[in-house]
Amino acid sequence: MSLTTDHLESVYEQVISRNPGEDEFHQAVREVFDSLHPVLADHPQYVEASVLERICEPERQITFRVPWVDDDGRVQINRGFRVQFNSALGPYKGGLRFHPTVLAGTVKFLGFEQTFKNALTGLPIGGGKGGADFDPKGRSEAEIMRFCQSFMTEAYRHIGYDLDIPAGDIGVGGREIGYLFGQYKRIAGRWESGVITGKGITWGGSLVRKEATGYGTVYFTDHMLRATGRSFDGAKVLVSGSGNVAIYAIQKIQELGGVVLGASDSSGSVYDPDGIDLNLLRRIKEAQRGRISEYVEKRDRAEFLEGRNVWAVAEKSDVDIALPCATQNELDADDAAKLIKAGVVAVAEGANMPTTPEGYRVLREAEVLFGPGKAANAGGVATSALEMQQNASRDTWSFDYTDTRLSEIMENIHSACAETAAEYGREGDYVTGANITGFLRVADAVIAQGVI
Ligand SMILES: NC(=O)C1=CN([C@@H]2O[C@H](COP(=O)(O)OP(=O)(O)OC[C@H]3O[C@@H](n4cnc5c(N)ncnc54)[C@H](O)[C@@H]3O)[C@@H](O)[C@H]2O)C=CC1
Ligand SMILES: O=C(O)CCC(=O)C(=O)O
Repeated sequence: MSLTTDHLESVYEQVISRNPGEDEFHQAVREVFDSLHPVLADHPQYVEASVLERICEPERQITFRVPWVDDDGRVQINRGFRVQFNSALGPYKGGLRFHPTVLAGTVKFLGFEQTFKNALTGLPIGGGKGGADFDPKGRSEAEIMRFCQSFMTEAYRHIGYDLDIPAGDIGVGGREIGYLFGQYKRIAGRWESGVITGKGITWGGSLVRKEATGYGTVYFTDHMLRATGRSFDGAKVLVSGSGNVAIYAIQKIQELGGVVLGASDSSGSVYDPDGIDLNLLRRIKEAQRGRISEYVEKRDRAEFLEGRNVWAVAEKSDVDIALPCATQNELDADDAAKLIKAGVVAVAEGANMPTTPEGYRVLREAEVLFGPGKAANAGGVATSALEMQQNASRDTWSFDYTDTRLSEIMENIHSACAETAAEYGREGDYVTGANITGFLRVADAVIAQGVI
């Protein structure tokens, strides 16, 4: 083994022993390390300055009790988290996830990914992430509000517009951001709009933030397609999920002439050979917070695939493009094989780490274009940073101006990843390009700021 490989493996072993049982965090670190061999071989200063060790250890991890009273008057206790991973490039920035599966390791993997994603945006934001093991499903409005207020009552003391700026993620959308911001304002006793992003448009939010992750993923994918002489026009597309990222990815794909044949939620998937009716899907998922099975009741030829993920649609139809936009590890080797058999040419991750390492290997071997989440879904956090810019200048930008900024940022991320990949002899390998570009930006700032 070379010295570089020895170093990467020994730091990786350290990550595993220091963070036992946190498999998703190990997976996220492994994926970045697998790209770094040539960089460390060329630049021994990163090894000498222990940069790998430093970027794998969060600067601060906060775990706290979230007590609240349910509608039956019973006391409920959840666990809240905020991981302030890396502030080399700016204040910690990243979403909050409310989902029953959230553990310390979940938030840690997301914070690690966020650090490099935020670096790729080229904007001055460090990496952080948070959340709670709270299940919003089946909870009343009043319960959601009480939970958010209790969460913020502790989170309040750890965040700030120059310190750490949360936003949404799974289970945290506009409604929850409203309750969280309201409680922050009440405790602080002042209006500090830059403390959280994803706010409502009339109270400090940015146009396009709601659409940004989905739109950005499609902009990134469109650049990958165009680089190989393809486009969305007429393409058959599968999108997993039916939440914030999925809905606006579908909207943009349809605007670009693509036909979305399937979407999903945690209960199953729908296959609509006539193309997803987005108004209907939004009515069910956004307005009524219903289950995706209701979709097929209103569409003649649509089928509900109970308990199956959306990649099962590839058993019924050709597929050109797949965008996993739901959750981590939702596209494995079998799913990848199914997509390849159906003719897939591009996969881009709207979600964070939705492809398993084996799934990625199968896609790579078949030379499927692959946009990793930290590049492809960076449009959400980038537009959060644009929201912070508007808050700082007490300004509001138009939809078109903000969307143009988003689209330029996604174009820059695409070209930075493509150029870095080519520079390291890996043309078209966006995983290597994203990991190396993000790493170099963070690593140089870490070294410049000394041992802190
Ligand atoms: N909201 C944002 O701005 C950003 C979100 N992301 C990532 O995108 C993904 C989706 O997030 P959002 O759309 O914001 O959340 P959301 O809460 O609006 O929607 C999540 C969707 O995923 C589905 N889902 C969750 N677990 C599932 C499972 N096990 N199987 C099938 N479907 C499942 C849900 O039913 C829902 O449709 C997450 O990985 C998140 O970390 C990434 C960048 C920014
Ligand atoms: O907008 C943000 O600050 C964070 C978005 C997010 O959580 C993500 O990029 O995964």
